[in-house]
Amino acid sequence: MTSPMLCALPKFLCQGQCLRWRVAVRFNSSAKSRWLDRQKGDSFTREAKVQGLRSRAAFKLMHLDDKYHLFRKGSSQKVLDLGYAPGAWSQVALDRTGPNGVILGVDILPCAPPRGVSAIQGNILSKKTHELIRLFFSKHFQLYQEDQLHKDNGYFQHMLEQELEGLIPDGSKTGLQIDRSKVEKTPIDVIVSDMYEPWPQTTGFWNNITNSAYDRMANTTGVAIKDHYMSMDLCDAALVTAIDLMKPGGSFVCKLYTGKEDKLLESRLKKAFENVHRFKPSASRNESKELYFIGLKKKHKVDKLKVFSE
Ligand SMILES: C[S@@+](CC[C@H](N)C(=O)[O-])C[C@H]1O[C@@H](n2cnc3c(N)ncnc32)[C@H](O)[C@@H]1O
Repeated sequence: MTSPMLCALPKFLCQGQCLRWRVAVRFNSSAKSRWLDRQKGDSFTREAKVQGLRSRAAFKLMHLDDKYHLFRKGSSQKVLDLGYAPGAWSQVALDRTGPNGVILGVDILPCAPPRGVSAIQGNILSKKTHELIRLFFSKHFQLYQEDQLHKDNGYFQHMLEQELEGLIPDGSKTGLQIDRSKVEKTPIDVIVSDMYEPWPQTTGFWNNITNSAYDRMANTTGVAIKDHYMSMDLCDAALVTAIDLMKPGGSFVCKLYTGKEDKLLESRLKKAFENVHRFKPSASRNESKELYFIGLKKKHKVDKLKVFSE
């Protein structure tokens, strides 16, 4: 492990900006070692290892599915896993819809998805990400392949969000040949969102970029009110995705750190789904404020403005 002694400057001069100091601080943090100790003694963590699952979070989705029957084995359900990295929920979705299910993970951090799962690195708050999800499920392009769309447009990476809005209908701006009538507006059957803090990257990964996503993310702070409001934003983003991209009748799960606005989220969900439930799976630690909201049977006509106006 890098030692603070390697830094040429005293800490008060480099003001903690020096990478070496930051490395030392990150890896020596007592919070991290507490996290590692807790993981070692945890039966779900051990079981996840035995079953080849990427994290203990898998058991939370299993419990949710056992209770609310989100997935149908052998169906061709299209499942969107928001905040999929490192990929345990996607593994469960794949297993429980297999062999015909189609699973797409979206995460703001780069991460190789589990075998059989496709993935997009993107921010769910961006319209570009929504459009890519829609195109993927409409089979308009294959991720990871050298398709024409990618060659010509780099998956829209160079475009502004406003440009994207005008892009799809006629393709005139860029010459994109997308037949809008073949793009399903609401292709998805199930959306699950476990979005919040990135998983602690302990092995096989070295994040050595100046503008580190990890530092900019909504990491759990331990300050309940902050975690609550930040997770509320991500739940709203997941709900907007469900309203815009999910089939009527579809199912939805999102994680919230509980607090003052639980009821507000619940009332929004009730405007979009026939049945709404709260559930804390047994794999969710007692001391954690996390709670899952489940929306079943998406309503036929959902007016986004009405959902978000009180
Ligand atoms: C707790 S982890 C998810 C664990 C995952 N369910 C599993 O089973 O492996 C939360 C993830 O949400 C992602 N995330 C947070 N904000 C996001 C955003 N705005 N768009 C996409 N992903 C986001 C983080 O990068 C992180 O990987």
